[in-house]
Amino acid sequence: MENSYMAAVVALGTATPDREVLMEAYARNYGDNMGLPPDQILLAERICSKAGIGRKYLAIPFERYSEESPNDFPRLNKRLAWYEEEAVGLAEKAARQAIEEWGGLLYEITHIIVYSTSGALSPGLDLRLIKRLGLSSSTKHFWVAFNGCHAGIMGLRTAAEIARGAGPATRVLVVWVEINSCQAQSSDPASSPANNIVVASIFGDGSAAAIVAHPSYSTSASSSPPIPHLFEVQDATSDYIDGPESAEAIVARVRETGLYAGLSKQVPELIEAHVDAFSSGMLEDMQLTYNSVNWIVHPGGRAIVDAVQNGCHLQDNQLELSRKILNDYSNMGAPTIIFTLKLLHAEHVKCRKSLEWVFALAFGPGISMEGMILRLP
Ligand SMILES: CC(C)(COP(=O)(O)OP(=O)(O)OC[C@H]1O[C@@H](n2cnc3c(N)ncnc32)[C@H](O)[C@@H]1OP(=O)(O)O)[C@@H](O)C(=O)NCCC(=O)NCCSC(=O)/C=C/c1ccc(O)cc1
Repeated sequence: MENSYMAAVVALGTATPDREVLMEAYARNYGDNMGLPPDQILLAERICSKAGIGRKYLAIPFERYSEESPNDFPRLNKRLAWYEEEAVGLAEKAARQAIEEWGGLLYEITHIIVYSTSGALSPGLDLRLIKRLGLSSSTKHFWVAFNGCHAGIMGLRTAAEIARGAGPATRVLVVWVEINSCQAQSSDPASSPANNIVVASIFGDGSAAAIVAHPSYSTSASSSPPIPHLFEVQDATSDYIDGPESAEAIVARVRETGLYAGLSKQVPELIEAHVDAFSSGMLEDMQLTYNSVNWIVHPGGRAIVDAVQNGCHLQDNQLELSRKILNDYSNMGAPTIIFTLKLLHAEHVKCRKSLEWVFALAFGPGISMEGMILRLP
C-alpha cells in the first residue's frame, strides 16, 4: 500500500565551531574590538541582556576584526575568504554526523542540497562536499545560496518533494551552514548602529544536516540495514506576510563592506499579527490543534519566539525547546530549526512524550513563512 506521507527524515546531524563564547562579556568584547563608542556599548549590553541567549559558537572571533588595520576594516573579499576557510569544514562535520547516524552506504546518496546565506562561492559547497565526503561523482547536486532563516524548513520540504517524486531509492542529503561571524558590522554608513548591534548580538554559527528518503525507505530493497525513521514529513506549506512594511523588514544584501543583514523593529509585531492564521490553517487541514502538536519554532530571536507565543496564545512549555536552542546556540540562521528538531527527537527517545505530531515553523526575508507538519513514528 502507498504511504500517505511525503517522505521520511532518517538522520539528523549538527555541528558548531569549537569556540564557545559566553554572553556575559559579549557586548563589551564586540564593542571594544569593533571600536564602538561607549553609548553603543551600553546599547549592546542592553540588547544582549534581553536576547535570551546564554552562549554561542563563533568561527571568527571579534579579535580577528581588530587585527585588521583601521583603514582596511574587513571588506567583502576578506569576509568571503573567512567564510571559505570555515564553512566547508563545519558543513562536513554536520554531514558526517548525519551519515554516521543513518548507517547507510555513501553511494546510496542520490542528491545533495546545500543552503547557506552568509557567504557565496562557486564551485559551491555542494560539489566541495561531494568530494570531501566521498559521495558518487554522479550525485545530483544543488547549491542554494542567500535565502535566510526559513531555509531550514524550505530545505526539508524540497528534499521531501524530491524523495517523494524520484522514487524509493532516493536518499537526499540536505546540509545547512552559516558562518554569521564573518558578517559583523560597525562601520557601514548605510546601516544604523542599532541594527548592527542587534545582528551581532543574536546571530551565531552552526551547521546541520538531514537525510531524507522516500516513504517506503524501511521496506525498500536497500543493501543498508533499515533504520527507524526519525520523522515522517506529512505536509508542508509556504506563504509570506504581504504588505509594504514586511517586504523590507528582513533583508540581506551584499555590499562592499560584506553581507548586510537588516532587521526592522517591526518584525516581531508583524509575525505576531500573522502567525495565528498561517498556523491554524495548516493544522486544521490535518485535523490537528495547537495543543495536539509539539511546537518547533525557528528561534530567530527572543522577540520572535515571544511573538509566536503571543500570536497563537501558547503556554510557556510549548516553546521551551526553541528557547533552549536559542539559549544554548543563539540564532544560527537556517540550521537552528534542525537543532531544535534533533533536540525534540532526543527528548522523545528519552521520555516518549505523549504527542506524536510536530508543527515546525520558520521565518525569513519576505517575510517568508515556512510550515511543516511531521510525525514521530
Ligand atoms: C533581543 C532583542 C534584539 C531586544 O529585545 P526586546 O525585548 O525587543 O528589547 P527592547 O524593546 O527593550 O529593545 C532593546 C533595544 O534594542 C533596540 N532594538 C530592538 N530591535 C531592534 C531592531 N530590529 N533594530 C534596531 N534596534 C532594535 C530597541 O530600540 C531598544 O533600544 P533602546 O530603547 O535604546 O534601549 C529582540 O528585539 C529580538 O529578539 N529581536 C530580533 C528579532 C528578529 O528580527 N529576528 C530575526 C528573524 S528572521 C531570521 O531569523 C533571519 C534572518 C536573516 C536575515 C538576513 C541574513 O543575512 C540572515 C538571516
